[in-house]
Amino acid sequence: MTADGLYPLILASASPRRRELLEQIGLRFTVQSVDVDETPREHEAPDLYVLRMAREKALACQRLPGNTDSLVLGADTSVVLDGVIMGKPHSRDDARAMLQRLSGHQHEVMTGVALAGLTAVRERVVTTRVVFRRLAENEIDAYLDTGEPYDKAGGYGIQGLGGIFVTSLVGSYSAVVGLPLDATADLLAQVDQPVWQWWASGDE
Ligand SMILES: Cc1cn([C@H]2C[C@H](O)[C@@H](COP(=O)(O)OP(=O)(O)OP(=O)(O)O)O2)c(=O)[nH]c1=O
Repeated sequence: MTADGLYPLILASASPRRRELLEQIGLRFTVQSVDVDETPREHEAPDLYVLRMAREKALACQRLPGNTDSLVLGADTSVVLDGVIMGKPHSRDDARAMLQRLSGHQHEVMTGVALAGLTAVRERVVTTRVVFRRLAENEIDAYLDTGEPYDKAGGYGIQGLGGIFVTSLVGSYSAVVGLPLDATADLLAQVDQPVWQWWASGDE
C-alpha cells in the first residue's frame, strides 16, 4: 500500500476503451492484458459467462509475478440476442451475420466486472438494453469496410461509427463501451479504495 492508502491497481485488459474509461474517472493504474480461453461452457447463462470471464482475467493477471499485492480489475462484454451470446466476430461474414441479426431488434449488452482484491474477488454484472434501427445491406457493407466491428462484441461500437445504429438504450452507456463506471466505483469502494481518494491524492 502506498502512503496515501491506495493499493497499486492493474487493469487486466487489452481494450483501449477500458483504459480510456478508467482514465476518465481519474484512477492511476497500469495495464497488463492476459489471454484466457473465452469459450462459453455448454448451456452457460450469458450473465454467468461474462462474470466468469471477468473473474478469470482478473485472477490470471493477479497470479503473474509481481502482481500478488495489487488490486486487479478484469471485465468482459458480450452482446446477447434472444439468450445467445455474441462475442467478437471471427470474420467479415461473421460480423455481417451479427449485424443482420441485430438490425431492427433489441438486444442486451452484458458486461461483467471483477476486482481481485488481496483476499477475495468481488464482481458485478451490468445489463443494458439496446435497440437497433433497421440497417440497410449497403450500410452494413460500408461499416464492415471501416474495420470497426472486428474487435468488438456483437460487431459494433456504440462509441464509434456504430453509434448511428442505436435508436435507444436503457442501462449503462459505459458498460456497453466495455466498463460500467458506477459498478467499478462500487467495487473499489467495497475494498476501501473509493475513487475520490485518487482525486484527492493525485497531482493531475
Ligand atoms: C457492444 C460494444 C462492445 N465493445 C467492445 C468492448 C470490449 O473491448 C469488446 C468485447 O470484448 P472483450 O472480450 O470483453 O474484451 P477485449 O478482448 O476487447 O479486451 P480484454 O479481454 O483484454 O479485456 O467489445 C465496444 O467497444 N463498443 C460496443 O458498443
